[in-house]
Amino acid sequence: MDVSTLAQQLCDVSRRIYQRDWSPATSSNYSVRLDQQRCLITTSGRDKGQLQVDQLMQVDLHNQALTAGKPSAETALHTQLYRDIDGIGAVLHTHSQYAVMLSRMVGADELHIEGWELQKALAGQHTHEATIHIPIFANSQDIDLLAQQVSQRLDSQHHAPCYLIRGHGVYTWGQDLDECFRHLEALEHLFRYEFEWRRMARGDQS
Ligand SMILES: CSC[C@@H](O)[C@@H](O)C(=O)COP(=O)(O)O
Ligand SMILES: [Zn+2]
Repeated sequence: MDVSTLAQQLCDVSRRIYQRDWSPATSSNYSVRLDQQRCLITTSGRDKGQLQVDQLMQVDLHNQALTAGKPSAETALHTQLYRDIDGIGAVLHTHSQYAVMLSRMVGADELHIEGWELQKALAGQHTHEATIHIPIFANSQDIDLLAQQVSQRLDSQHHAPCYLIRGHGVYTWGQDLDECFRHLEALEHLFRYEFEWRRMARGDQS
């Protein structure tokens, strides 16, 4: 697919995500892989409800700008995933309310999800009986360090195609933009189920 078609698709997905209220107040960043060396990524500080193709730019997978613009402050979290995981074609990061709240509700450094049929919307999942392991990282303004931590942890264990950053949001990826959006949508629902379920289990009705 050519760059301009991919750029338009990314802007269309951005609007869908914004309309769901998962990317408020210029938060979030999105990218698609162009080839083994390059990706197309959102420039920093954009209103994701009105994203335009000229608000995207190309970077190489070592974070060097290839076209004009100020890349997302979290570019290194995208390029790390493209470098480390062959075959992924898109990365979406959002600040949805349930991702953010659940990440602070869980004290452990991993969220375990099981028993939900919608888990099967995640690539490679075939039964609600499986346990999905989702790493949770401490938030940091040192994005290079965070990218290193993600790389080490995703390398050492088999995980779902996503992770949470505590109090910050979710990163998810897929083989293409459609699969990545499906993951994001499923995760949003799974996070909501888990948040409400855990709150009810604690007897906290407030
Ligand atoms: C507006 S607060 C969110 C940002 O600090 C950041 O976490 C984010 O997701 C967007 O950063 P950006 O540089 O626009 O890609
Ligand atoms: Zn963010």
